[in-house]
Formats: sequence, structure tokens, C-alpha cells
Amino acid sequence: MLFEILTTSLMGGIALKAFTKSRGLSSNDSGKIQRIMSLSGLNVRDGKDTLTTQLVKKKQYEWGWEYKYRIPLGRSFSDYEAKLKVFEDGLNNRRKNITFNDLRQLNFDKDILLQLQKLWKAKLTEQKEIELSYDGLLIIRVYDMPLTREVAFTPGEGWRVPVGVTRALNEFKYHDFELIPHLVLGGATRYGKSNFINSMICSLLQSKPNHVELFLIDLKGGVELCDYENIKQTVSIAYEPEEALNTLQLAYEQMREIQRELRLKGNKNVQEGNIKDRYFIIVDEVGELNPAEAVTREERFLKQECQTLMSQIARLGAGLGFRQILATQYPTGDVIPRQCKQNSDAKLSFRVQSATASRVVLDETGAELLPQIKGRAIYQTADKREILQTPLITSDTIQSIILPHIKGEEVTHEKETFIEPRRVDTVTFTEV
Ligand SMILES: Nc1ncnc2c1ncn2[C@@H]1O[C@H](COP(=O)(O)OP(=O)(O)OP(=O)(O)O)[C@@H](O)[C@H]1O
Repeated sequence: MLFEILTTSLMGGIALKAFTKSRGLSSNDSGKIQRIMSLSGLNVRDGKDTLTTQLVKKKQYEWGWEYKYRIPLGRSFSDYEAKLKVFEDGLNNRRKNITFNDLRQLNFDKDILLQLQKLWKAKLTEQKEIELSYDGLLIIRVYDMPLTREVAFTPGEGWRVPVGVTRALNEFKYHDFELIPHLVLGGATRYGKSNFINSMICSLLQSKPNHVELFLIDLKGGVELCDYENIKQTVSIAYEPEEALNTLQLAYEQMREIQRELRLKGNKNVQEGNIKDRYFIIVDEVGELNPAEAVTREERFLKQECQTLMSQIARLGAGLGFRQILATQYPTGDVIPRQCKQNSDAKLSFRVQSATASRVVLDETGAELLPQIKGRAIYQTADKREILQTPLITSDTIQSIILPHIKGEEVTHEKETFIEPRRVDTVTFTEV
């Protein structure tokens, strides 16, 4: 009986596979992708010939499939990027086929009908996600499961801070400030920049409380970074451009001091000089320091000074233990000083409004195509670009992390218990 079911299902599966293949659809999505390409006008006409996108390689991973294509002359990567939604909607089209691979997953010892029902339901609700990249070949990754929309904060180790969870196997990704000292952060409003800055600071406070020194510039009216105003690790905090200049000058002087110290010792950098402290200059909304936006001459001069200091820190600071993180929600033109951008080998961009804005942050397009999901971002280093979901940190977690570091408050971890005075009932006797 079991043998009969097995062979019938197997033959059915093979027949189904042959059928789907005859319709240009195979068990993976390569056939469908090829059809989407030709139907959405990605082929190129060359006289009588039609140049198509050629599949060079396909590989299955635990998370889904990766396809590599040679693109025809006359097409660029951005032509394919512009069709991202077309690919995604095409692959998630509800007319689903059950494939041979799907049938192979079934357990023929158990209730086969129920399993088929479940499989069909799963097929109808499945939501594949697609990622495009280019390295001389067009790479299309089709993920079976969408990337999670929420990741809880967990601190990193040492100078490694959590950046987020990647799609491949939900793996946690870290940014190592010892390897890449400076970071540029961008993204349209309400997509998660400030949340990321908070999780970064809290991770550093957790893992390096005695060696992290913070120079904070919060030009969003102080609402984002004011929690750190009274902690031991904050050397200086600024809420206005005038105060920002002061904070940057302090950081710059400290940098010079370390430079002198290392020179005297004959060391090239803090690692060689065994200096353990690291100095983080964090500017939330660097756009507020853009001289091009200044109204008066004095304001322009002040902002130019700020930009000069940020550029010097970016240029000279890495070996001296200085890490600069510049965040902006208005990625236009020179909002991030050029030298700061050039010296930041890592960029993190949340969704932005246009391809131009994406180029300002990442030097490449792509961040404008991110889904409208809070915390979803592209993390880009010199050799890699990944989409990830950044961790969400709650106010309660922030408060509990900063509590032991608040200045002037000896914090004991035991709870104070308030002892009420014992009630004494007194009866007074009077002599009659
Ligand atoms: N990683 C995340 N995961 C889930 N939700 C998030 C994440 N980051 C932020 N959010 C949600 O988005 C809201 C806005 O985040 P945040 O304040 O960090 O945005 P922003 O980019 O700094 O915005 P603005 O530039 O306007 O200040 C948060 O209140 C939170 O609810």
C-alpha cells in the first residue's frame, strides 16, 4: 500500500515537473525570472537578433536560490534594479505550482492529504524576497522567507557593535570600530537612524564602559541623545551648532594631545602605544552643520569651522583612537563633508527618497528601493553590501544600561527597602 502511494506520488511529481518545465517554469525560479525579464522589456533588439540576459550559474542555499546572469550589451545593472518590484511581484504571483522538490519534503508515512493541504496553503501565503547585486555578472538572490521585521537589541563585544540581522540564515552582523573607524549613516525620517545610534552607544557602554569616551552632537533639539548627558563616559554634549563647535574643538584638542603622546613614545598608533581609550564623535543630523544652508555670515563661518574639524578628525583620527559617526536625513550634495565620506569605509543607509540620495550616502543607488520597513537598511563596506534589519532598542533598555554610569549617583544594585516604623498602640489609663 505504502509502496503504491509512494510510486504514484513520485510519478505524479515527475509528471508535474515535466509539465511545469514544458510551460517554461522549472522547480526553481530561473525560468520564471527569464520570462519576467523578457516580458518587462529587458531584452535588447540588435537588428534581427534579440540579446537576452543569459543564466550562467544557479545555486541553492538554505535560504533560497542564487542566480548569476550575463547581461546583454546595451543594458546596465540599474535597468534591472529599476525592475525589482516587477521581479518580486512576478515571483509572488498567487498562481503557485507545487513542484517535485515540494513533494519530496512530504512524509508518506503520515496523513498525506493533510500534508498536501498544508503545502498548498503555505504556497499561497509564501512571500519571497529578492535582492539584486552586480559584480560583473548580475546576481539575483531569491529568499524563500522574508527578512524579519523586528530584531531585539543585544550588545556586541569589545568595539564590535550590532548592525543587524541579515537575510541569509538570520545571521547577526557587527560593525567593528577597530577595523573600520568611521561610519556614515543616512535615511529618510522615521526609518531608524536615531534608534541605531542608541543601540550603538548602549552596546559600547555595555562592553567597554571604562574605555569609551563620547562627544555627542544632537542637532535634533536634544531629544535623541539627552539620555547620555549625565553619564561618566560623555565628555561633551551639544544641542546647538554653537555648542557643536565647542564639542568638536574639545575632541580635536584631545586628538592632538594623543598625537603628541604617541610621538613622544615613538608609537604610530593607539594599538602600538597600548592606549585603550577610544573617542566617539557622534553627530545626529550633520545636515544642520552644512554651511550652504547658513543664513548669516557668522553662521556660515561657524559651520565651516565645524566641517573643517570633522574633516580633520576623519583624516587623522583613526590611528589615534577617534571614531566619527555622522548621520543625516537630508542626503544631498555636500551635506557630509567630502573628506569624512572618503574616510568612512562603512555606510549604513535606511530607505531614502531617491537614487540621488542613495548615492550621497552609499555612493551607489539601491537605498531608495528598500521596502518601507522601519529598521531595514543597507550596510556597505569596501567589499560587501548587505541588506539587514537593525536591532530595535527600547527606552527601558537604554535606561537600564545607562543607570550604573550616571554621574554623582552611587548606584547600588540591591533594592532599597523602606522599613515602616513599628506601630505602637497605646492605651492610657487615668486614675479616677
Ligand atoms: N530597527 C528597528 N526595528 C523596528 N522599528 C524601528 C527600528 N528602528 C526604528 N524603529 C521605529 O521607527 C521609529 C522611528 O525611528 P527613529 O527615531 O530612529 O527614526 P529616525 O530615522 O531617527 O527619524 P528622524 O530622522 O525623523 O529623527 C521608532 O520610534 C521605532 O518605533
